[in-house]
Amino acid sequence: MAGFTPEFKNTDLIRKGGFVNGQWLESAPETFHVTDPATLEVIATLPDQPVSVVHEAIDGAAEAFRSYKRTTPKARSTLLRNLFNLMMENVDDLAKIITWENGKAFSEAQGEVKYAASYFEWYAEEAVRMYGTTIQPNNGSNRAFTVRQPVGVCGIICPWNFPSAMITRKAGAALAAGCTVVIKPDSQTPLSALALAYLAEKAGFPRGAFNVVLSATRTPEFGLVLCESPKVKKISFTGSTNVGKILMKQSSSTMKKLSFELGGNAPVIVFDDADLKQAVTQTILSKFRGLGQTCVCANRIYVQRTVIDSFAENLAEEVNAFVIGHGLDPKTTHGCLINDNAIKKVEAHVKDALEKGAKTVVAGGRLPELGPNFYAPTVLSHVPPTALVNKDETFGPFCALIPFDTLEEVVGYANDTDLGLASYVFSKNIDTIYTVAEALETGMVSCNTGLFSECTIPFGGVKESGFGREGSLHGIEDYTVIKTITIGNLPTPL
Ligand SMILES: NC(=O)c1ccc[n+]([C@@H]2O[C@H](COP(=O)([O-])OP(=O)(O)OC[C@H]3O[C@@H](n4cnc5c(N)ncnc54)[C@H](O)[C@@H]3O)[C@@H](O)[C@H]2O)c1
Ligand SMILES: O=CCCC(=O)O
Repeated sequence: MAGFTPEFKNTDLIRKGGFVNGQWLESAPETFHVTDPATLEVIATLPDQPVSVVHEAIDGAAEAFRSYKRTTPKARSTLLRNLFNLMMENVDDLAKIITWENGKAFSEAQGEVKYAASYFEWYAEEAVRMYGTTIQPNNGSNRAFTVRQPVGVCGIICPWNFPSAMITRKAGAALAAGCTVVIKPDSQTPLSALALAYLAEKAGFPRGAFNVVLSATRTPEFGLVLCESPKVKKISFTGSTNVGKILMKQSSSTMKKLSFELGGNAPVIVFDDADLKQAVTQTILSKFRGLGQTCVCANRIYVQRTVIDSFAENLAEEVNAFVIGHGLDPKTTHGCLINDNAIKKVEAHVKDALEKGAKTVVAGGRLPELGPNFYAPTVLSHVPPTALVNKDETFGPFCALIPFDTLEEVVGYANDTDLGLASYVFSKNIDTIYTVAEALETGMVSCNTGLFSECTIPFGGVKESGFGREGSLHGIEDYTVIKTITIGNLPTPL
């Protein structure tokens, strides 16, 4: 496919180096390429920084923390508000960067920028609401109260699927609480992180408060340094459960506070009393957000046997209307996948389901005429509950429809996994909705809608999908520690 080269209004957003202790570090003995996944054209060459740079960033962040933690909540709120405003002034440029490095359609990328910015706005408002408690201890001559204090320097490790939003919902909470941050973006999508660092500098964050370090070849070493450094007090990670387990082990030597947003395997449950058209449209929104590369994407779609064929037919009609193409092409509704491994995983799940007796509804498959990472969605129906997709997150455009008969049976299927991030239920019967929502072992249950993510709600999982909550009134808590102050031996009350 011919490349689409974006034109930027604000070319300063395109950075050429990491951002460490207030300095843009553009040179390093080694470099790595960032490519447009739609064309494999090189779009940037960045320094593949040595591990010493992570130490520099941590030192800078630790030094900045000494004064930043003493800023007033109001002052931090103003900085976050500035950053929100700057993101909103640059929505289209930031969205072009996301599309260019990640491949998602431009309209989706615009949505991501607004979603990402909303976390800075939200935390500008939450920064001033870090309340403590007052306590009357059992000892009558003591009084106690608690204050929330920032935990310290935070190491933030992010994936490529939301190059901007996965950073902002961590960094927003951290900076609101009074922490400083060292961010390691995925090397496939570092440009969005660097644009955020540029805007954070413009917003007025002090030197050392916001750092971005870069590497394509030394990611595990960067992770190890962040996890083992005694100066880093918290690791916040979004990514796979496997990497989460490595980081958790590595962090044990320093007893770090951790927040982990890990893999999902979201079930969708459609009962026969659902508004079927609504259920189809909303399932599609969930399944094909980021072309299936979202941790809360529908992975297994359980449809009551009585309606599975009409559900499949309606779904096929909507899926066949997708326009797959380069994300920067205005006609495109859905872009490409991040890389060939992502496609191979889709193919493996499709092959397995077909071998186990699934029926083809939309064949889908690779679209080599568009580029190496393009894949048209596959929809299979009557997928057996034994198929791989039931157990393993596809993270791509394979829509697996699995029949069920009873509520008890489907809740059993839904919970038969080590993961527990999001789930979806469609029914017009409030008893059904409530019973199933309570029984599902996931951190988030979305009823009669396929899109629920926003800054106002607590986002996070249970089981091996991780722990900690991002966004909402709870998000900031993860970046603070509670200190109890007791005043003792007070005189007898008057
Ligand atoms: N729960 C959530 O909020 C959420 C959000 C997005 C993605 N995810 C999950 O992430 C996975 C897809 O993303 P991915 O393939 O990029 O995940 P991944 O775990 O391979 O990578 C995530 C990040 O960790 C880095 N990384 C990899 N190995 C590392 C190591 N040893 N030390 C330190 N950093 C390391 C990567 O470079 C990347 O930046 C899926 O499982 C998806 O469900 C979860
Ligand atoms: O991929 C994970 C994050 C998706 C979301 O925030 O809705």
